[in-house]
Amino acid sequence: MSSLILQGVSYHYNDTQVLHDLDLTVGKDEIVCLLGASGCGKTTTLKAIAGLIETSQGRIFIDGKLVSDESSFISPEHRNIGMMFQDYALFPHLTVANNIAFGLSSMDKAQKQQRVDEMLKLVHLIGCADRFPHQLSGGQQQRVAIARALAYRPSLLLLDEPFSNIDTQVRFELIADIRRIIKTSQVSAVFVTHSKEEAFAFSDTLAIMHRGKIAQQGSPEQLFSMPSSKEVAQFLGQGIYLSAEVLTATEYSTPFGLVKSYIAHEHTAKAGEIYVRPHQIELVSDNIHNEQSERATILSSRFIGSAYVYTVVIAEQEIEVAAQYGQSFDKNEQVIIKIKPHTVNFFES
Ligand SMILES: Nc1ncnc2c1ncn2[C@@H]1O[C@H](COP(=O)(O)OP(=O)(O)OP(=O)(O)O)[C@@H](O)[C@H]1O
Repeated sequence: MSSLILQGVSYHYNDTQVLHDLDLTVGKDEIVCLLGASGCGKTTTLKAIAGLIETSQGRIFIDGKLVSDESSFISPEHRNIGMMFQDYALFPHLTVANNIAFGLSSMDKAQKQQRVDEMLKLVHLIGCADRFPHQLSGGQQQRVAIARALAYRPSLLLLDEPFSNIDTQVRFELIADIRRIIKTSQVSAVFVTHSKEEAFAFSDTLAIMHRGKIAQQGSPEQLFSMPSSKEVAQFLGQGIYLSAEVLTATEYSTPFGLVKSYIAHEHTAKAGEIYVRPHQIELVSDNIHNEQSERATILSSRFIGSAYVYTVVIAEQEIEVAAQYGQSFDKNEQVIIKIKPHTVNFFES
């Protein structure tokens, strides 16, 4: 059974529609990341799930129970949800132990103590029970926040940019640790970020949001190899678009030569664009081949230890491409572009 289902959810802030007929499913014990550009509606989606706003349309189910539709609304405290929001800080005047115990009012003292001890062990903060939040590092505070959110055994955890205030140096260690904590706790989670790196490190599946809708949901590999729209491709990759003519189910003609796809596609249109990522591009010196293809221009270079990475202008778009070992190009040099065979993403125009 799915832990969370959103069906056709819409929401307006005054006159502005922010969520548009949004569908989302989160499986049992799954961590789904809502990823998308600033303002696309990620936080609003979390608020709708939490019951912090009442949606104007659609249905929300948590653990099979209807919590919101046009005629019914279950309040946040009865949705069995744990929250870890960016601005949902710890209580500064309470110790770590009392912060964690905050939501456990239905338990007696001994039960509370036992649960707090379990949570402190889980988040590796044994020995910090009597400290106050200001006596902890940012990462430790977030561990307490997750311990507090999980202490009363919610069926769903909502996390809104929980790592954005953490130093980059320790951020990915913390992400790995909080992922371990969530997996150990067997809870489903919806995580909001606008960082692709965080999303890949933290979640099982990604749901790419665009203008108040889920554009596509799937594993990072699925979304990378088969983006369903230009928005998804563009959001995930640092690629460029090349105009392309369909020659066969696996071959495309571009201004930079023939491009072959590993996978055959059925095309309804003859013309469109292919989305090409840096690792699919090879730079070739103009002196070696004298091909009848358009040239690209080397804009700048930087050395990364093993090779040079060149910023190249291809079809009026800038892209960073790593050269092969031993290759070097000059600034403003015209180079030939070879597109290596790959699983082509073709979008009709
Ligand atoms: N209380 C509000 N009143 C009016 N408009 C709002 C309110 N809160 C958010 N919005 C607008 O709704 C849209 C979606 O906001 P939301 O915070 O859900 O986006 P987001 O994807 O989480 O953005 P970010 O990544 O910047 O946090 C934005 O255009 C925002 O300006």
